[in-house]
Amino acid sequence: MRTKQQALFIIFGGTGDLAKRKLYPALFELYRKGILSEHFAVIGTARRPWSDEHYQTVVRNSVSADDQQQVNEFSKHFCYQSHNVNDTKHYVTLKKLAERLDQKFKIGGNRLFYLAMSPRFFGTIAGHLKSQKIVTADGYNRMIVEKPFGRDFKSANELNQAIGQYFAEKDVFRIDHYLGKEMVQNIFALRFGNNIFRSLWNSRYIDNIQITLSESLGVEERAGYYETAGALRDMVQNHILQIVSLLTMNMPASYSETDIRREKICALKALKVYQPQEVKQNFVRAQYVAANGLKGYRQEDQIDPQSQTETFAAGKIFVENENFSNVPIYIRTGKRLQTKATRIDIIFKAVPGNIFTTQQLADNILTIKVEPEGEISLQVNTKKVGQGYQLQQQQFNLFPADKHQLIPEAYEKLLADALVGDATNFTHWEEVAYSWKFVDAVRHAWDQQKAALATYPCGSMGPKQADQLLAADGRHWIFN
Ligand SMILES: NC(=O)C1=CN([C@@H]2O[C@H](COP(=O)(O)OP(=O)(O)OC[C@H]3O[C@@H](n4cnc5c(N)ncnc54)[C@H](OP(=O)(O)O)[C@@H]3O)[C@@H](O)[C@H]2O)C=CC1
Ligand SMILES: O=C1O[C@H](COP(=O)(O)O)[C@@H](O)[C@H](O)[C@H]1O
Repeated sequence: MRTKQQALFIIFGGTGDLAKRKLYPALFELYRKGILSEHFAVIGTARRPWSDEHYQTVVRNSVSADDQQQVNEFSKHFCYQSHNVNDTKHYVTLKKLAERLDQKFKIGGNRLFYLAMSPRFFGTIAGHLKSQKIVTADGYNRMIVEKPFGRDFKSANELNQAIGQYFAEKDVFRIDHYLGKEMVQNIFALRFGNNIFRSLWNSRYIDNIQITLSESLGVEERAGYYETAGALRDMVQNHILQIVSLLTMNMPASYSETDIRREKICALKALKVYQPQEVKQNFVRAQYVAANGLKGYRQEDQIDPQSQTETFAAGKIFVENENFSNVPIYIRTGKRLQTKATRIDIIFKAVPGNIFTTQQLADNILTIKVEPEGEISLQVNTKKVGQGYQLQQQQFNLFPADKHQLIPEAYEKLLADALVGDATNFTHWEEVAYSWKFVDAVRHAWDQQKAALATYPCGSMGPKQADQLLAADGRHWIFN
């Protein structure tokens, strides 16, 4: 259990969807657990003219708890400032409010600036925080920034430089909420805490890896953003490539931020960057069309009826490092698919030579289910009980030991990490940079070739082209 923390959070985008759905509930959990207690406060900022009372009601409504008294106490730590991030005058009042709350709650100068709004504002906010001296001299000053971090390498680099003028890399916490998910964090324990997996974790024993991030929801309220992003930028550049880095990085010298980041950067640097012709062979893009009573993407609110934005992307990628250079990693993600599921399947190579000549050996598959329920299982062949010698496939559940264990939300864990200055589960600039370089090559080829946009019906598992990607290699998706 972590110790009590003292901090003033200043949330830019305090009236937004992310703040209400994720940040306030996460802060409440930290309060409930005593990590935040008397010495913390939150200033929510956005343009709309809310009062403190109204803001506190919004905060209370966004958390669910049995103990209403505790929720009321929690909400008293929240104040609101109507603030346009482009208006220098507003930072003057923000500074005064921050100082007042710092004294009232005896916070000691620690500040966490959470940028939960469009990245185009990040540079101007960072500059004003410095020039208006909202950063303190007597505590830490950390900036947490949301995705998307740019829309290609060039814009991400510009953004990084804009922030970097005012905040050192060690104080910039780039959120990828998948890194806060319990089962994604479990990859480390599996790989580096068990010699049986550690020693098999290479191209000699692993045949292929499959990563699926499927969503049943459509574009929802985010048309403006999604039309300019698409599945490749929205999910592959960040969440999927982060998972790839955790699966393929070399063993770090220690479980520490510096050593882990170093190895993750190396893995992402080793991604095979495709030539345009290779993109055509190895990537599929598609868009959902009406089916099962659901609208197609082009019929959704605020979406261009001719939109070419992909809501699904699948690909075969390679990490060209010592252990993985020949292991295909199949990835796919999409909206309006059959089900919400995030899972990783590691398929091991067949036993060389089958002594059970009349029976086929099933593949050994290690499956990590990240969502909806965290689970790790291993598929093995065992003997059927009884006379003769018949084989059967069996699933061994390695996790969870306790089905009722409460798993903390990703944002709760990441905020707790940021409070203690632990950036292990945040992305370093170089990770972002190498990921964009890989994604830019795919995007560039798609744009150059006016790549075909396949379609898939809502409620399916994606276009047939994504199945063909594996079929061409004599494989199939384990998760269907
Ligand atoms: N929502 C989600 O599930 C996820 C969101 N993200 C990222 O988090 C960030 C926020 O997303 P989300 O909450 O959904 O977005 P919203 O559009 O819901 O919120 C944007 C916020 O920015 C404020 N805002 C806009 N312009 C200004 C301005 N000039 N000055 C001050 N405040 C302003 C808005 O309030 P007002 O209009 O009152 O000014 C609002 O609070 C984005 O970068 C998004 O990509 C990342 C992962 C998931
Ligand atoms: O970052 C994003 O993630 C969500 C999916 O997150 P999850 O935790 O629910 O799996 C996705 O819907 C959104 O488009 C994307 O921006």
